Amino acid sequence: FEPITVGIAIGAASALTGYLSYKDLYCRFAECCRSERPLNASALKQDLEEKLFGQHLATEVILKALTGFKNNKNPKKPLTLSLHGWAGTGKNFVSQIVAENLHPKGLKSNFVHLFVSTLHFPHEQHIKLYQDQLQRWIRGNVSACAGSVFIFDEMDKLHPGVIDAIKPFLDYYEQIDGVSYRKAIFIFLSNAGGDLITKTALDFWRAGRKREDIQLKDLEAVLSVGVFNNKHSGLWHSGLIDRNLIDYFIPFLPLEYRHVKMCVRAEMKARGSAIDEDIVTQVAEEMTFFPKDEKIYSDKGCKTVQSRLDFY
Ligand SMILES: Nc1ncnc2c1ncn2[C@@H]1O[C@H](COP(=O)(O)OP(=O)(O)OP(=O)(O)O)[C@@H](O)[C@H]1O
Repeated sequence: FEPITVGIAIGAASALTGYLSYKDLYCRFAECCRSERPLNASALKQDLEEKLFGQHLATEVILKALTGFKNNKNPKKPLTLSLHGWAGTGKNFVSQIVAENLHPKGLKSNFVHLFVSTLHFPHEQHIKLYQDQLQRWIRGNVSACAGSVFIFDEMDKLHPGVIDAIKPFLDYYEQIDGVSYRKAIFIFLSNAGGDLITKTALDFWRAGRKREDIQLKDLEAVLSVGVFNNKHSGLWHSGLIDRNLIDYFIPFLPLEYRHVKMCVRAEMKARGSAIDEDIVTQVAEEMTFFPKDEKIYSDKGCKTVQSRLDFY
């Protein structure tokens, strides 16, 4: 090698390392988007397995969906997940885990956006305004960070007109007005289909079969009748389903007494207190369970565990 070439190579390398370390340093203090950063699939798996109780199907599908999407350098459309299930079964909780694994600041990240239908889009007469605002918001944020995450809670209460406003972004377009939405992630949460998921879980229980033996295919047919063909479920009206814009339907099973106990223990641990099994039992027993005769599933899932624990 001649000295000049080597010199240029070293110069280029140091300039590059200088740039990289400057960027690293910058990102240590300010939040950087880093859409290209690979997903740490084992960290996500560990988070889901350790923190999310009683949801073997959701754990499996979410892991598969996210690793597949993030490993794909050239996705043809944004990833759209639709989470269904009874109240307090972990839909918001899982969205938070997913958000944290994509952007370390989780729900506090500038690249993660949570919308709650009854809070952000409450008035039917303002639909036009919501549509414009939402489209501008999504466009602005995806332009700033291709890997932005948008979470829509209470999807079953969202006016179909508002869903219509996001529909173009979920489709297979390469670009819309110069912006590509293909690396973004949309997560929809709803209670639609919760009763049918519960019914399937109950049928398994009554037949003496294990909850963990419930497979996705056992629920797909049920969900397709209950959610896809149910004209009151919001999702149907929106045409999101007929146009195949939802990549994964993710069922959340109703939580049992033992899962509620696990939630109490997790909450005690999070508060830094020692785990007192007497209190765990007392809190779990204060919850109400259904159906009336068998009393298997908590009607609020783990939702009120935190506030109940405050009494002890
Ligand atoms: N499966 C679960 N595993 C561990 N913790 C859970 C689970 N489900 C619920 N929790 C706990 O209960 C809290 C409330 O649950 P979450 O908000 O996720 O319910 P949800 O399914 O979104 O309910 P809703 O449909 O009413 O919005 C969570 O913050 C979490 O602490």
